[in-house]
Amino acid sequence: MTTLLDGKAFAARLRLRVAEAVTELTAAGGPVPGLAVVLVGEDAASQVYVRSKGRATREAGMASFEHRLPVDTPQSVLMALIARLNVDPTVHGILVQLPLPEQMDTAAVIAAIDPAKDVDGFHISNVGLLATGGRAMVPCTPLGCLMLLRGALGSLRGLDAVVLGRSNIVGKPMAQLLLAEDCTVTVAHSRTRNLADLCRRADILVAAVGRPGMVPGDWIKPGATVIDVGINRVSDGQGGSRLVGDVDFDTAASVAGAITPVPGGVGPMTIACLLANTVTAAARASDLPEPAGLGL
Ligand SMILES: Nc1nc2c(c(=O)[nH]1)N[C@@H](CN(C=O)c1ccc(C(=O)N[C@@H](CCC(=O)O)C(=O)O)cc1)CN2
Ligand SMILES: [Mg+2]
Repeated sequence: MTTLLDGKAFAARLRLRVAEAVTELTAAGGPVPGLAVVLVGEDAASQVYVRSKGRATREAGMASFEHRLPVDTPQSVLMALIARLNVDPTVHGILVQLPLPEQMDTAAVIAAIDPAKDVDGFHISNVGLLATGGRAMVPCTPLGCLMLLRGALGSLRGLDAVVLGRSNIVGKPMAQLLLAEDCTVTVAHSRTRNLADLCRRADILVAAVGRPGMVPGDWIKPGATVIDVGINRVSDGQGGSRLVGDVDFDTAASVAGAITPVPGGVGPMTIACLLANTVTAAARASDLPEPAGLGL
């Protein structure tokens, strides 16, 4: 029997916990957590994500600040906005929606965010803290994947994990998180040899390559836990489109012990973890204890 890892339901529970934590924090004399989301340009998917983030933030009882800038905004204007948000005491989390337009130097923009407000966990200070076991802001998508894995498996100790993909946003931080759980971690990518054989040895397979249906069922060890981070829009063959993951769900579901669907798997966890990170950032900013149940 394969277990479907229902990220949508898990995320709904986490969002309830976030709302409770907001109440606890304010009752303890802390601030109402505030999240500023910056969107540059009009990418259709990014607009949907930014709207969802704003709605979810408000539903959790937090303050949402949305900043929309035109696609041709000079980088200096974005930097000036970030500088203002960095010193705004009502803003505890800052998120710049990615991808940014071409004229922007993404690394420089991320580096301009105060690491304490970097609720995406992309700033090199947080990357370094995560790698060295410090008190990092943990990137939302890998954090959500880890929560789903812990929910499915309990302890991950000693398990063989393969992370497919080496992005700064998902693959690399995912590998760090799994290492910290005492997994034996392999990071595979487009140049990896014998990918199928490698994947077949994995007790945990995290696919984050952005290639629709790339992982077929016969790459999966029977009983393995499969986390599909891919969100790929493909033609539905009838003039419309549908979302699929990096894993070929139909063939994988009969082999895996547990698997996330797309949609409704990792995606909703990303936004729930963003809310959780924002509460954590607000608690840290006011030197109050971090509410339990929001992070690692
Ligand atoms: N600054 C950031 N930019 C981006 C991030 C990020 O974490 N920080 N991640 C992605 C996009 N993303 C959030 O920003 C995101 C993607 C997908 C989902 C989600 O819930 N997906 C649904 C399906 C939604 C649909 O129908 O299109 C699902 O998988 O069920 C949430 C957030 C890139 N940019
Ligand atoms: Mg690659």
